[in-house]
Amino acid sequence: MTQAADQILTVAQMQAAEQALIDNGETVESLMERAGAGAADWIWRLAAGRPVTILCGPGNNGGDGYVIARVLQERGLSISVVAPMEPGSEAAKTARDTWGGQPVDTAHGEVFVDCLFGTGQSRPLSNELVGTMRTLAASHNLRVAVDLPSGVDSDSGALLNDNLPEYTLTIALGAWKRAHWLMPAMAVMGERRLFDIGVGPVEDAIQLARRPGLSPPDADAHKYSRGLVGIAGGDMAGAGILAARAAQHGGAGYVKLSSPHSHPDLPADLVHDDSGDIASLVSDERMGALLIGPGLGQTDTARRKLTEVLKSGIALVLDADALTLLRPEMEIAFPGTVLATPHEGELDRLCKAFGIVAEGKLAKAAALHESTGMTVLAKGPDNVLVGNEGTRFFPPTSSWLSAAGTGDVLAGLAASRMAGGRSAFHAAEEAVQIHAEAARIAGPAFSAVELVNAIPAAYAQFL
Ligand SMILES: NC(=O)C1=CN([C@@H]2O[C@H](COP(=O)(O)OP(=O)(O)OC[C@H]3O[C@@H](n4cnc5c(N)ncnc54)[C@H](OP(=O)(O)O)[C@@H]3O)[C@@H](O)[C@H]2O)[C@@H](O)CC1
Ligand SMILES: Nc1ncnc2c1ncn2[C@@H]1O[C@H](COP(=O)(O)OP(=O)(O)O)[C@@H](O)[C@H]1O
Ligand SMILES: [K+]
Repeated sequence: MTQAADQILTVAQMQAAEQALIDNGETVESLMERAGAGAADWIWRLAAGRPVTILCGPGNNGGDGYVIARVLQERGLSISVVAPMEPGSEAAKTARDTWGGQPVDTAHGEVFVDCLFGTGQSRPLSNELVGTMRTLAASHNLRVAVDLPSGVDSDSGALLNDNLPEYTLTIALGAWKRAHWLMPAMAVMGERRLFDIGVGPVEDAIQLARRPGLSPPDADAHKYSRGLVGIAGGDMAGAGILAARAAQHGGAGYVKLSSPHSHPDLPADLVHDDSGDIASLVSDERMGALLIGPGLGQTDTARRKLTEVLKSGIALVLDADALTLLRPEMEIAFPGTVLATPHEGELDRLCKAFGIVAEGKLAKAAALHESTGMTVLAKGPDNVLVGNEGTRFFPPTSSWLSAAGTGDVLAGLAASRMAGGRSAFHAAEEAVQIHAEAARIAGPAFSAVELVNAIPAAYAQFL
């Protein structure tokens, strides 16, 4: 069921949703009034009595700016409006006339409000407009983008200009847009808030991931009922151990690491099969999910292991080397129960191997899902999850995750959730958020081992 508050719309979907409201008796003016007043409330709180400068563009985003100017002025704030372009739309003209003030050439204040362009941004800004924005942004301590920062492409999250300002707060109007959750735009938005103007649920909209609701093991749980995870390791022991550790903390009752190496740091509570015999791992009927890739290597033996695992019919997480080795001719028994977790480079390699030509992370992940039937989690600073259940975006997480081994931790977590009975899609949805919470708890400059150690505390946040 689509949740209106969590839906993420394209410009076309947003326009259709606004049209549906208008067909139901609203007008562009009444929607603008509601949107502008809602944004003004947030800006009022942020400004706390300090002067506000509003940059208004020619379209309805500029119209929102004139509504904000009027509402805040009526509440007694000192407001300056900078308007390098005349209002073009009827609603924006009405909003400016109702405000009734005189724009100024430039202003210094405490809060800068960007109402230059929103979803109607159709091309890069002129150098002159970028200069105006930068000057205003630099002379105000707090910066608010209304709906979207100007210069951002709403559907792709691309920045259409260099040297755009960074914001303290971005207030999405009516619904989230894709750019609110996609890099590089996501990184300049600061805090994000959504103001509801009555937009209803839109069919097939991308959703923001739901906060996981985890539970403790059932009263009569035993180690197998909680889930048995197998990790098919290979040449590099460390990555497999990290993933196995994460799987132990991710809810599974039993984790078995199959790798032909012993390692001085092998935990005593991890079951280790040093024969590395893949046939015995996949023949274990209690196996709830199997992870292959971290530390696997790219040798012929690794390829043979992958081929066997793909045929096993066990729910799988494919990461790292397994993604590099995967080829269209390899038979996957049940692609619907397979989760692939590529980072950007692995996603590109997979697309090449599967003959996919697509632009951008979302299109690549969607095409890979379509072509293989696997659920695809395209990782990075922004995470995009595509599966039979739909598409999910995620809130930004700690940039300290950019450390070697954190992907192995995520893969182990996802396998653990799958062994516990989640679908590939929901396992990934939960794993990304447990991982993000562990990163928050681990604080700055953590290593992958410290991230693993923070998982139980992260898990507790969702109980
Ligand atoms: N519709 C509704 O019911 C509601 C909408 N709401 C608000 O409206 C916003 C969308 O409004 P919008 O569609 O008018 O687009 P907006 O972003 O203001 O810009 C369009 C104008 O900019 C121009 N332009 C574009 N790029 C340019 C460039 N680089 N350099 C120069 N010019 C450029 C473009 O010109 P054109 O491309 O036609 O030449 C056009 O004139 C939305 O984000 C939300 O804030 C809310 O009030 C709630 C109700
Ligand atoms: N700048 C960043 N901000 C937030 N998360 C990041 C960032 N860079 C990487 N990550 C996350 O860290 C993990 C890195 O995974 P991956 O690249 O596979 O690393 P490795 O193979 O070394 O384990 C992924 O979960 C990814 O989403
Ligand atoms: K804006």
